[in-house]
Amino acid sequence: MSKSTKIALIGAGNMGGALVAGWLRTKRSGVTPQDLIIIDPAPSDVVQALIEQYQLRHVATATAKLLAEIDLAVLAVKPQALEKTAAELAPQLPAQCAILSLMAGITMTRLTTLFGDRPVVRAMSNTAAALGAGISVCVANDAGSAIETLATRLLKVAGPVEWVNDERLIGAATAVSGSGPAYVFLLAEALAGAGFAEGLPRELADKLARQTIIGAGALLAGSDKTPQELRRSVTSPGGTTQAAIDVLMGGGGGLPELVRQAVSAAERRSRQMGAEPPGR
Ligand SMILES: NC(=O)C1=CN([C@@H]2O[C@H](COP(=O)(O)OP(=O)(O)OC[C@H]3O[C@@H](n4cnc5c(N)ncnc54)[C@H](OP(=O)(O)O)[C@@H]3O)[C@@H](O)[C@H]2O)C=CC1
Ligand SMILES: O=C(O)[C@@H]1CCC=N1
Repeated sequence: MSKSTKIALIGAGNMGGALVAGWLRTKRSGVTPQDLIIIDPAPSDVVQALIEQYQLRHVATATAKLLAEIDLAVLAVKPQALEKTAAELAPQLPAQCAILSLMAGITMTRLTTLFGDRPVVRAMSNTAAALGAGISVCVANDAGSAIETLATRLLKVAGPVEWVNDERLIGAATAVSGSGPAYVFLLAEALAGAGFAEGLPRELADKLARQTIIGAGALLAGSDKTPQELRRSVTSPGGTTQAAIDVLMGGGGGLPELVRQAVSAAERRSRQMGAEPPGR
């Protein structure tokens, strides 16, 4: 496909909005405002602002006339909205139109059942995509290999892009990096709460927790050391960190075991979502 690929974004919320913002911000995405159609009855505030800033075409529901020129439909609705979205969209999508699905759990088989045999790429990103600090893991069906270069270019604005051959790994990636930011935000909440419980003023506890996670992220980003090495560099023998780590690593496997179980639950849920009948 050429640089002037016409793209319809179906669902302009957190995830769709993060990608569109990146496309319009970054020239190397190859996406111009004229290439884009936003399809969503109620786009997020971020996308609404982009629609106004770039004079993007926007409709609540797709029409056959509008979709006739589309080369790529980017699916970014919630899995629960998929059946309704497919009923509106599938009969009108041109035969040559490819699909890039950002949806968790929804398998290639389900996508081709709903939308017909066509090139499909499934990608799992995360909301840090909005800052170009996400990461995407992708898989293509046989026909989808024709749009791998295009998908990589579009997703690269969101952060690194990895490809796998085994679709089942998308569920594992969803559980690690798709949902992962929420685990880190929970840690920030818990750290702030613990600081408050130790007597810090609420605002200072929140600030310390937030900046600590930002700083730790910056160290991960800027260092060649492994997370384990970085942790050890904070942990003086017999010191305060060691006392805390003993608690976090203790009792029944501690935090690593809890994270293992959490990621396993997310992966399992992703498989259930793929198997669920419409509307669940
Ligand atoms: N949020 C995240 O961290 C991540 C999300 N994902 C995946 O991205 C997808 C979207 O998630 P997220 O962005 O959080 O969801 P949002 O609810 O923020 O965005 C979805 C948007 O789609 C709109 N919508 C619903 N039905 C239709 C329709 N028939 N046609 C067009 N638009 C429609 C919604 O409108 P309304 O609100 O009015 O229903 C909403 O604006 C999901 O499938 C999720 O699995 C993947 C990785 C990370
Ligand atoms: O919670 C979810 O289902 C989506 C997929 C990954 C992050 N959010």
